[in-house]
Order: sequence, then C-alpha cells, then structure tokens
Amino acid sequence: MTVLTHAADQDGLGLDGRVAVVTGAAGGIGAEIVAQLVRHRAAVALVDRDGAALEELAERLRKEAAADPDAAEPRLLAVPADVSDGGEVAAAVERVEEGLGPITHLVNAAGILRPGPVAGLTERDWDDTLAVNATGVYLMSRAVAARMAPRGFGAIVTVTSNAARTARTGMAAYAASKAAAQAFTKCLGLELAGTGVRCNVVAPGSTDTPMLTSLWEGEDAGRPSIEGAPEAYRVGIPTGRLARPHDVAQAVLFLLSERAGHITLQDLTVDGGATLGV
Ligand SMILES: NC(=O)C1=CN([C@@H]2O[C@H](COP(=O)(O)OP(=O)(O)OC[C@H]3O[C@@H](n4cnc5c(N)ncnc54)[C@H](O)[C@@H]3O)[C@@H](O)[C@H]2O)C=CC1
Ligand SMILES: O=C(O)c1cccc(O)c1O
Repeated sequence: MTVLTHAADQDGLGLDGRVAVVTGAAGGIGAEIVAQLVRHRAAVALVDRDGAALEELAERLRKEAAADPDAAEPRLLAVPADVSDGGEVAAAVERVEEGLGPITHLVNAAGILRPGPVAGLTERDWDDTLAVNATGVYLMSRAVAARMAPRGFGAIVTVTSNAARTARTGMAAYAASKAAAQAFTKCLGLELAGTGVRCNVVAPGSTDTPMLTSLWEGEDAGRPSIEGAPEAYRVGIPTGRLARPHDVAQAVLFLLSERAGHITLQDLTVDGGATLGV
C-alpha cells in the first residue's frame, strides 16, 4: 500500500508526505505542532472548534511558506469540529481522508481548563472538562485508529499534562480528565501494538500559552487568578522557565516520527524537571 512506503525520508523523521490530524490546532501548543509538521512537509488537517482561528492559522502558514524560497507550499485543511461530539468527529475524519488522503498521524491537543477548588466545582464544569479532555481523546483516537490499524501504520500522540500525576490545587477535574486520557492512550497503544500503530503521551508542565496566561490575567470572570504569576510559577520549575510551545511540539514530533519507530505506550514529561525535581 503506497501509504506505507511513499514518504521521502530527507530528515530522518519520515513525516514528509504523511497526513497528520492535529486537534486543538488553533491553540498555543496545537498551532506550533502544526507549524513543525508543515516544516517537515506533512499534510496537516487542522481540527478545532474555533473555525475562524483555524482559517487565520492556515493563512499565516501559507504566507510564511510563500516568503521562504526553501519551503514547499503547505498542504493544509481546516476542519472545524468539536472533539467531544462523536458525529462531528466521524464527519471530520471522513473529510480529512477525502481532502488529504489516508491519515497516518494524530495529535490529540484540544483541551480545556476550568480551574477552581472542588467545593465550587459544578457538575457542568466536571462534565465539560471530561467531555473534551477525555471523551474527545477517546472519540478521535478510536475513529482514526480504525483506519490506521488495517493499513498497518500510524502514530498517535496525546497531549496530557503533568497535572495527571501530580496533585494540583484547583485542578481536580482537569487532572482527572488528563489521567483518563493518559490511561486510555496507553491501553489503546497496547491493543494496537501488533498492528504497526504506535500510541504515546506527552505530558507538558506550565507552558506559555493562552490556557496558562488567562489564569494569571483572571480573564475568566469569577475564576481565581494566580498571585505573583508568572514569577510564582517559575519557582517550582528546576530549569527556571516555563515550557514554550516549541519545547512541547519538539517532543510530540519526535514521538510521531520514525525516530521513535519502536517506541509505544510511553509517557514523556516536558516540564523542566518540575514533576521529579525537588
Ligand atoms: N498551557 C499549559 O500550561 C499546558 C497545556 N496542556 C495541554 O496542552 C493542550 C493544548 O493547550 P494550550 O495550547 O496550552 O491551550 P489553548 O487554550 O491555547 O488551546 C486549546 C485549543 O483547544 C481547542 N478546543 C477546546 N475545546 C475543544 C473541543 N471541544 N473541540 C475542538 N477543539 C477544542 C480550543 O479552541 C483551543 O484552540 C491542552 O490539551 C492542554 O490541556 C498541558 C499542560 C500544560
Ligand atoms: O502546570 C501548569 O501550570 C498547568 C497549567 C495549565 C494547564 C496544565 O496542564 C498545567 O500543567
């Protein structure tokens, strides 16, 4: 089958000519993953519930490529969809394969965070958080894996959080949803291990994106903001800085790539040592 053999391997990553789906593509981390995939000449389907932001991102990447004499014209497809809706996920996957060809790579990066202590955590916040961060990963991975497995090739990376394994104040629903996504991705990886489809997890720590900075700015009315941030955050990070979307995307690209060809069921933390350093 051509999908298994046609990718040129100019840089050892084996992403050239592949077809990747990135959820949460309009977000800080998702957009950087898309940009790096484009740089490695993968065709990319941009999935997010914010359709306008997807169009803007696609336009920006096309302009950047046009201004770079060494860059090929990017193959991009904006596919607005809510990952927590099974019907929308099925339709999105169908659209991607019609528009770009057989999906070979999936990154689950869509996510929401509704911070606050459990005492004030509403059922709505709990349900919404689990719906996007856990059910969304299950729905998208199941739909894509059903296509990858019979073709005998594929790689899935789910972006969780170091909050999945470290108790964090004000993050109970979020941490639970990320722990669920992490366990699900590894179990799926085990089921698929004999098919040539690899499934891994990247768990970032505090990363400089709107999800984090909106906490500090107290943008969500009525939600707690963090006093003294971002300085307060740096204190707990041995490397002395927040992760950048670039740091997280590098780890994701590695696990998607042929350099990680025998790596599956792994869980890579990208948090400057925050989880393990004392
Ligand atoms: N920023 C941080 O400090 C950290 C972020 N993460 C995780 O990284 C991933 C990316 O987060 P960021 O880029 O920082 O956040 P972000 O808020 O910039 O991006 C998240 C994106 O997901 C999209 N999204 C939300 N719900 C969706 C749904 N139901 N369907 C489709 N798209 C949806 C949003 O529209 C947004 O574009 C998330 O899963 C997040 O939980 C993990 C650890 C740390
Ligand atoms: O570590 C964090 O600060 C953090 C913030 C927002 C979202 C996360 O997943 C985090 O791990």
